Amino acid sequence: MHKLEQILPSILDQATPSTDVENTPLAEACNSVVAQPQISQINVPPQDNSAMDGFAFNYDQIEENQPVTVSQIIYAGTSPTPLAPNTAARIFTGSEIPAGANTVVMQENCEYDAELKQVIIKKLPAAGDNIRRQGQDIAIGQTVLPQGTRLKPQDIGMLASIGIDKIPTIKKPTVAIFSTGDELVEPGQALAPGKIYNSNRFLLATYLNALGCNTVDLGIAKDTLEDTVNILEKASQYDCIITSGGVSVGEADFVKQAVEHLGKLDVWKLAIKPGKPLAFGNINDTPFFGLPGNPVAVFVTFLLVVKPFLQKTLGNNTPLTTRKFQAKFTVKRPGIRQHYMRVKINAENQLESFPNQSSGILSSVSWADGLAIIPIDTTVQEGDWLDVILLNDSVF
Ligand SMILES: Nc1nc2c(c(=O)[nH]1)N[C@H]1C(S)=C(S)[C@@H](COP(=O)(O)OP(=O)(O)OC[C@H]3O[C@@H](n4cnc5c(N)ncnc54)[C@H](O)[C@@H]3O)O[C@H]1N2
Ligand code: MOO
Repeated sequence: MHKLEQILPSILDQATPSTDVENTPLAEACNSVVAQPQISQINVPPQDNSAMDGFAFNYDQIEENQPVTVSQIIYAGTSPTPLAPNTAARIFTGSEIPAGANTVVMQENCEYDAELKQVIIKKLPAAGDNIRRQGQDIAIGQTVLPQGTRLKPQDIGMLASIGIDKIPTIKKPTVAIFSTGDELVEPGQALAPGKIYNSNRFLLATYLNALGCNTVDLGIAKDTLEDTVNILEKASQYDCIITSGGVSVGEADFVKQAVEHLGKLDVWKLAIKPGKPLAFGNINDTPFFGLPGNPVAVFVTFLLVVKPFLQKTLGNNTPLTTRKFQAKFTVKRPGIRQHYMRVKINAENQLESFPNQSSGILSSVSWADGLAIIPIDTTVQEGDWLDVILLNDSVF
């Protein structure tokens, strides 16, 4: 069995960063990876504008509790004329500040007579208050996103704010996935005796989509060498192959054999729990990951091995987020594999472990805030500090 930290670098060495760039419409770019640094051509906001509904005036010319003429009304989206001396302008949130004004007072602190076109400021703000300065969000020439950023919804909004409608992104790799196992049926179908629903397919496809990959789903391979070889051969025309199940030692586990028949198997068995029988190799230079069938093993091996591989291909090397927390549980028996325990962080910031840590219990990862790492040959006492991979930060 290979230790993860010893074998991972040689697996990642086989990931080639892609240089294929495509121009993606902004609305479709979420989760894609930015291929060039994004530099703003404009200031945001483009001009000084008001942060309040109220009145704009020159602080040196106006006094509290004195009537002042309102010389113009400035609606958002219009361009004001310079402010006449010793007057105020009626102004709204987002309206441009006229030349000659340097402060805005909110209307709640004023008495306004619209007919007389007069305002009395009952309470002066500080000089310069309530003005959002030109470029205070983003300045011309500023790099708003470095190359390699995987776009989040907030990045998409920010790019729109600087007028970008298409963005150069790394062409999404197309990953072929298929499941193995005669016991599998698809959600929506009746569950006959002996069958289970195919959860790995959905787990993998959703994960790949969130990472910025396209997925081709080749369905379910029958538990025969012939069918497994046929589907693997089809899968090898894509950029990467991921299978689930059939990599252990049972008589119906044909995936390794099929890969060895068509290509090369470089790695089999990692000292991790769950995920021990993970296989890695290639078919016609297409990288192949054979994930174990147990759904939690799929989740964990994807997170630890497949995700960094695909991120390297995409030029987006975001490391997992880990933090230390104190255990509120014990582990009495030291393990021969590094254990990734499903844990929740409680109100006291301590780790509670899911009662059933078996790798078939998919509800444990849905429940968990993180994976606590228990190294090989290690026991845990209550209060021990453990490294935890935070799932909410690390997965998406
Ligand atoms: N004698 C041994 N048996 C097993 C060993 C071992 O070392 N010696 N390793 C165990 C470990 S650890 C794992 S993990 C599993 C992995 O086995 P496979 O990769 O061959 O997976 P399968 O046998 O096909 O399935 C395992 C389990 O997962 C369920 N499964 C499979 N595919 C799906 C799917 N798409 N959706 C939902 N569930 C799925 C399947 O029904 C099995 O229950 O092997 C152990 N055995
Ligand atoms: O890797 Mo297996 O998932 O340890 O059960």
